[in-house]
Amino acid sequence: MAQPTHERVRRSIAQAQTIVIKVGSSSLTKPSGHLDPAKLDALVAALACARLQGARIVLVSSGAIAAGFGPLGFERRPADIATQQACASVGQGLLMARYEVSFSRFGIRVGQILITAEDTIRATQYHNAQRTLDRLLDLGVVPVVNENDALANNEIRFGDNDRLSALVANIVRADALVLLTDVDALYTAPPSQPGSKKIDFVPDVERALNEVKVAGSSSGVGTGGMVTKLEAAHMAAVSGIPAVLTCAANAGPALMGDPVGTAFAPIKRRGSSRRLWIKFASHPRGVLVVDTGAAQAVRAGRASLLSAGVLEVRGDFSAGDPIWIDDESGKHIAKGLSGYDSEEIPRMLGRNTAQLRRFFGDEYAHPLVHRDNLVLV
Ligand SMILES: Nc1ncnc2c1ncn2[C@@H]1O[C@H](COP(=O)(O)OP(=O)(O)O)[C@@H](O)[C@H]1O
Ligand SMILES: N[C@@H](CCC(=O)OP(=O)(O)O)C(=O)O
Repeated sequence: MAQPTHERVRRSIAQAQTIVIKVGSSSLTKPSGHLDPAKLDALVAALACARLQGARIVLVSSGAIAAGFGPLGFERRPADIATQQACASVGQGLLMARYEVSFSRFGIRVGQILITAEDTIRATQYHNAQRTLDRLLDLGVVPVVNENDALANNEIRFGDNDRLSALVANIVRADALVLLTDVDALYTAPPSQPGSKKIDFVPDVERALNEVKVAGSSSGVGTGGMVTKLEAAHMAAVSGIPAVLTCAANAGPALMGDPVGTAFAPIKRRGSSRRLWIKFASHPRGVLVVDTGAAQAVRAGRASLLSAGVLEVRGDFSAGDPIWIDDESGKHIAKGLSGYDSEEIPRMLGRNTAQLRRFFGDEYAHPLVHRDNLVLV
């Protein structure tokens, strides 16, 4: 794919039909842990303008924890998971109530979608999420998406919404991803560092990942900082989706394709979001160590991992969990979703498919990791 110019990327954002907009906690809340209605209303006005001009808008909104800790009497964002989840449960309701009122000023309905990382990988949940989002968009509704913080399993939760927004962009086959935060653009280093320079256009986000110095959040209410935003822009780029990163106050100009913030060019054609999740967002729970032949087959691409080529299993995981595939020297070759529970695997090792069927039955005659659930790293 020829690399698009800065101008072309801005134009494709201006012409986007389906747009996913992600807004961070600091752009919606006060440091005291309460919603900031003025900020929220200003954002909604910009989104409503695009919606009323015919765009299909999905809003991925953080802020549940940051809007919930103040009303619950905490002075700062709590650090422990259970209290964060309680804050999210309170804050999410307050957030939606405000979005409902704010969008209704423009006659626009909102619908809440709370999603977990698992919903983006399990086929039935993925299709359910896709069908509901598509239908909401057909009905002119603005879906407001957040991670299901109150119930999310800590082992595999996103934590930030940046990477989730890139997966949602994939699910709704978006034409553009807009990441709104508390800084006006990506800088060559954290803006607090003297000498850091603003970047207007990133033609190749994979190169930028190596060259730009990024840090985590410093706002006290946000989570991922610039690290997860660059990952989201990367995920969008490899899905063929252009992205723009800027501050929430620039939402309107960004949607119109004005040269605000930082634009990221797409670098590939669209891929599957399950594979995207495995590659970028999953946290492996174990390891399968493979022999030289299996390592070669996996590295060559499009091969499933068969038990015949696996030497050892490490860790405690269930079928469907993400795992590393390592070569004998301990180097990670790929990430994948295991087809079996870790405790079932030792007796399968080194056996070919015919042996597995004969000794253990048809349900064991499958790859340990199917090629559709495997990505090279
Ligand atoms: N290279 C960089 N360029 C711009 N911002 C950066 C960079 N590295 C770190 N940051 C920080 O990332 C912060 C935004 O992330 P975060 O606080 O998680 O926002 P949000 O809540 O909107 O997701 C900025 O306030 C900034 O201080
Ligand atoms: N789902 C969480 C997101 C947490 C968070 O801080 O995200 P972000 O502000 O996007 O870095 C919430 O709504 O509080």
